[in-house]
Amino acid sequence: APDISGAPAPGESFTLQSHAPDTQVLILGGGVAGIIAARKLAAEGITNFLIVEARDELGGRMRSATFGAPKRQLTVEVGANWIHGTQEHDGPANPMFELALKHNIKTTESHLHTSITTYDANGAVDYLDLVHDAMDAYTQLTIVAGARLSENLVDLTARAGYALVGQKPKTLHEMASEYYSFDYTYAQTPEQSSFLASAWNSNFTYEVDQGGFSDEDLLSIDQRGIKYLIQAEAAEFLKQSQVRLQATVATIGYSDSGVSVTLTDGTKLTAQYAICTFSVGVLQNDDVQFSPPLPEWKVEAIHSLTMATYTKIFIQFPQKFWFDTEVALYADRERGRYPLWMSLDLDGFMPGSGVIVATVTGDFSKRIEAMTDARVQSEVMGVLQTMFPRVSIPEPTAFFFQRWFSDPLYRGSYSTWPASFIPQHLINLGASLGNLWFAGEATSEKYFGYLHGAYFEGEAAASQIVQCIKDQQRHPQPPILYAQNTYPYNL
Ligand SMILES: Cc1cc2nc3c(=O)[nH]c(=O)nc-3n(C[C@H](O)[C@H](O)[C@H](O)COP(=O)(O)OP(=O)(O)OC[C@H]3O[C@@H](n4cnc5c(N)ncnc54)[C@H](O)[C@@H]3O)c2cc1C
Repeated sequence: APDISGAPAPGESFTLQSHAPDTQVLILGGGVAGIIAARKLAAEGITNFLIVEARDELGGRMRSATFGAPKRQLTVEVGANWIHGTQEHDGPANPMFELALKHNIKTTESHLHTSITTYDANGAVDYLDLVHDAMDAYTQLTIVAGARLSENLVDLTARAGYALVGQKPKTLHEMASEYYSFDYTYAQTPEQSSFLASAWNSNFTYEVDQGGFSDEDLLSIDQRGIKYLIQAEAAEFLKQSQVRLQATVATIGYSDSGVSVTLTDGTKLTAQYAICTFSVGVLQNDDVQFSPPLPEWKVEAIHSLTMATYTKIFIQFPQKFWFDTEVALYADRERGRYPLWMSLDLDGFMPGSGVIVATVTGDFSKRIEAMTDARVQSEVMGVLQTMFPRVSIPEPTAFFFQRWFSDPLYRGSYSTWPASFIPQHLINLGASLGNLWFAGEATSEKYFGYLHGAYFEGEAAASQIVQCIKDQQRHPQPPILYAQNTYPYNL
């Protein structure tokens, strides 16, 4: 039996003892990465694993809620809702698309970039030409970024990238249009985001000639919730004894011979290997204590990435009084103030639901999470009244938004790269510490932020552990102890 420690007290160094571990592999977190890691282990005949999940169900950031007034309730997605990129002909398929087909998830084609109405402080006003210009500018951004990548030029902020392609939004309409083509995806401003990574992230998902799946977006309208897709997949191979729900990890001890975990109720679990799939936001906030403390290269990597927040505000009215397109863009005087409105009360979506969804992102999300629901509702109603000056807007019959940033199990919605996050950081973010692996959407180079990123990373971490178990030796890529610039600054 391998040497495995008992769980160390916080801050204490990890001591090894000689007794058999409780489990061969502990999978920390039951989101997409954790479930797909478990599926890979099971497929390779390794069944002595345990998924440890704090919530009372599997799915993680695939999360639905029952929303609406009594008798008008429906299932809405407070987390992931779209499958971004599906499959073109017999090209590579997005694995989440394949799971959606396999488990008969009800989806509808989403035309976010073509079905738009535009508004500003004077109500409806047509600046669709600027919206299209902003989309073209984003395409230019990705082309120039691709050229920079092949020439090995340094990363910049996406703001600098926009300047290089001659795009400098100045008017409120131009800024709202830019928000739509950039912040709405990355949940951060161009100033806060990497030029290069923002470009390749989108290309690897959508651009078929870059190995992407397709430019199609599917929106789940399944009343079992989009999470059904991953829960049904789990039900095919997972035994009850392989999952522990409502179990919150407090400490993780690691060494070259094993991993030990304590739960908040004091339970100790030991394993030969473990995969930590907690969000990078959780790791940044010290919601879990590591023993020994994380080495500097790991701390640097974790804190160099951004956990961005994307917030959907659900509002239900007695009946629809708004636009007939899929989304509306609102140009406030303050960039990012309730800019995006999505209608669910639409043919092929959830007709008759009376539901409209406002989206805010980044720092604005953090701002509203610190406010009361009543205060946010009052601001949202104010914006709606500005958009529809001639409508006597009734009181909402339901109002809800999920506070992802304040939630100690997530601390945000998904990761995005700032310009100072360099490739060495990514290697270090995913690098294992002794027998403890790290996986999740954030460790994905090509698909960070996406469901399919979490899928591929969970599968890859489990594959590496399978190799270790079968070969009785370690294979993972070692960390880079000191991340360096390509060329030193010449100060
Ligand atoms: C609002 C929002 C909208 C999104 N929209 C989309 C979209 O439309 N399309 C798309 O592709 N992606 C979208 N995403 C991103 C997508 O949801 C994620 O990339 C993906 O679900 C991440 O999976 P994961 O397994 O890496 O992490 P998670 O799903 O976060 O899994 C980690 C698990 O660990 C658990 N956990 C955390 N801390 C502890 C602890 N201490 N002890 C025990 N368990 C713990 C959590 O409860 C969670 O279940 C969205 C995310 C959000 C929040």
